[in-house]
Amino acid sequence: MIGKNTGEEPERIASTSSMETRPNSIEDWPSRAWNLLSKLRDQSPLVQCITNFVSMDLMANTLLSAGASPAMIHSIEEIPDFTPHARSLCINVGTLSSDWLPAMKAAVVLANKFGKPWVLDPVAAGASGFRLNACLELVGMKPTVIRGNGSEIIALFKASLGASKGVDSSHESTDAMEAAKSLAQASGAIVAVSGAVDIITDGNRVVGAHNGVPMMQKITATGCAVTALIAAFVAVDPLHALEATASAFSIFGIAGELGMNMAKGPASLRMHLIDSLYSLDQVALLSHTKITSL
Ligand SMILES: Nc1ncnc2c1ncn2[C@@H]1O[C@H](COP(=O)(O)OP(=O)(O)OP(=O)(O)O)[C@@H](O)[C@H]1O
Ligand SMILES: Cc1ncsc1CCO
Ligand SMILES: [Mg+2]
Repeated sequence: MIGKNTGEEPERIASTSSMETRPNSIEDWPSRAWNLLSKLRDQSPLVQCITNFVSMDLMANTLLSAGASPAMIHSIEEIPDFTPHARSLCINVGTLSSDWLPAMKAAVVLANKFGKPWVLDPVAAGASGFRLNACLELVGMKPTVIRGNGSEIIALFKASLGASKGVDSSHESTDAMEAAKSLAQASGAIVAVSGAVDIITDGNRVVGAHNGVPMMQKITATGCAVTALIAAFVAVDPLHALEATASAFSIFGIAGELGMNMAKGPASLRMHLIDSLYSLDQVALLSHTKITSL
């Protein structure tokens, strides 16, 4: 059952509520991840997503199965009324066109004005000058988190068109480690690079999330979906964006691992990943979470 305390837990301090496990230290990642997921399920934060046409379905279903409330609202006319009510904002440039960019910026201005965290997914940042410039402008508007694949983070760091194939990465996440640290220092954002090991940095500290399965790369928009999940996690813990980001990655990866046990290929993994995220319980989460300092 969702959010239910279902079994044995590792050593912990007596908690303030029956749902809550309190981390013994900053390094008690499994307890931290469980607390955040429980909070997300309790609060069901409204997450506004201005995202690409490919990702809308998987992103909304990922947010719903995790316990958040997604709204794919992107019309510039609606942003003044709607954005102030969202708990966080997810901006994704995957199918960017010139008429969408003003809506993205207007939503970001309002998120910043009302102190809401927002997350940028710079899809294929190095694919064209228009896209790169748009991403760089958005980076300059102070995102809470930037989440991309290795090639995207390198393109942003170098501010140059890249040798990537398009939306897919031609780099390992670890190739982008130094770029991620520099980008975090320059932008003030938490920078997160997805891959076999997901890397999360504030420019000084670097953390790795080691969950997930390679087949997740064969489902379009899993990266977009985990970016939206990060937006939901920072909505419930905006003051600890690095920890929220690492927890979101790990939990999405665990859902992939559990889903893979039932899947026959990418299409059934997509379904089983969503189901596994929905039913993820404390025992499975605590035993599978793999987050380390790098
Ligand atoms: N080799 C791998 N092993 C385990 N998990 C992986 C691997 N590669 C990617 N993942 C996971 O798959 C998800 C998507 O990451 P990926 O780097 O493919 O994003 P992306 O390129 O932005 O995808 P998209 O643009 O299709 O949304 C992340 O949650 C990541 O942790
Ligand atoms: C395939 C694709 N093309 C533009 S956005 C997108 C979804 C994955 O990023
Ligand atoms: Mg992507």
